[in-house]
Amino acid sequence: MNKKVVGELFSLVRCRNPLVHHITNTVTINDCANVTLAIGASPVMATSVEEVEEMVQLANALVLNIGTIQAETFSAMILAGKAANEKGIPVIFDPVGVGATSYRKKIAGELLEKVRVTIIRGNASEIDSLVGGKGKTRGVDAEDKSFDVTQLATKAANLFSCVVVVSGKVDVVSNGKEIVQIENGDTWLTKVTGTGCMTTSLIGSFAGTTDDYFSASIAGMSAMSLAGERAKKNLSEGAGIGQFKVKLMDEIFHLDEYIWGKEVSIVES
Ligand SMILES: Nc1ncnc2c1ncn2[C@@H]1O[C@H](COP(=O)(O)OP(=O)(O)O)[C@@H](O)[C@H]1O
Ligand SMILES: Cc1ncsc1CCOP(=O)(O)O
Ligand SMILES: [Mg+2]
Repeated sequence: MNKKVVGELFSLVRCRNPLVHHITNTVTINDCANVTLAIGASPVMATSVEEVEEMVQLANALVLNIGTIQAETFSAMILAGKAANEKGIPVIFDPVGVGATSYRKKIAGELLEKVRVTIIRGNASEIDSLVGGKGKTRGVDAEDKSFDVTQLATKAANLFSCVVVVSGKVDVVSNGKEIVQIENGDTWLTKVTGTGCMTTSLIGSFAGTTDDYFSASIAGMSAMSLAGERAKKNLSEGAGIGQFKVKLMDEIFHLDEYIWGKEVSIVES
């Protein structure tokens, strides 16, 4: 990892303003659109089978998130994913709650078979489920905290030939050879729904900026964890989770190469 290259992506994303096409869930869709704007990219949420292939032609990255997946939306994901592969733009996959039901497991497997995915971002339970582990989730949240996350990320990266990001107390990014661990974060990030989905949107924003997808993944993942840490530190006394969420968005909006370079805590192995 080249820290300077990753840091420079914070200016580059605002300069290039990539269009990030999302096919995502109905719970966090608005937050994903706003976080994409906050980091300097542009979101478009288009889910209809009639238009997704055309929309991909305008996009610089495609984010696929199965949080509230339905059959029709899944068909749109496959059409959009194939169009993105043909166009050569990155596909970023968020397998929300994949271990929770057999339907989610089935469609996630089918998506990974039919679409060449560039980056996968999930919590440890979700990534474990994708690689065939028991991957227990409670709804959409990680349940078992006892994973060897670096091994898991590398196994998944090799299995799917892509960059894998496993978020958690410590976030891990692996391309199968290199691994980085991001130590920033705050437990309050787990008390706001959508911080995982928004992380995937941030990764999509950076992946639409550069074809160095390992660096893009590190930038997106660390942006959320560092912004969460700063939001918690800078909250006024007595503030709760509502103000934290607003502050989180502000911190992402204000994050730049200088703050990131000074405060990000990354360990390479
Ligand atoms: N125990 C924790 N301590 C600090 N930060 C955490 C913890 N668990 C998750 N996070 C952070 O919360 C954000 C969302 O990650 P996560 O909760 O794993 O995603 P998801 O919402 O998809 O399950 C990330 O920035 C991650 O680093
Ligand atoms: C609660 C919930 N249920 C279906 S999708 C969703 C949002 C999940 O968001 P995240 O994984 O970022 O917490
Ligand atoms: Mg999630």
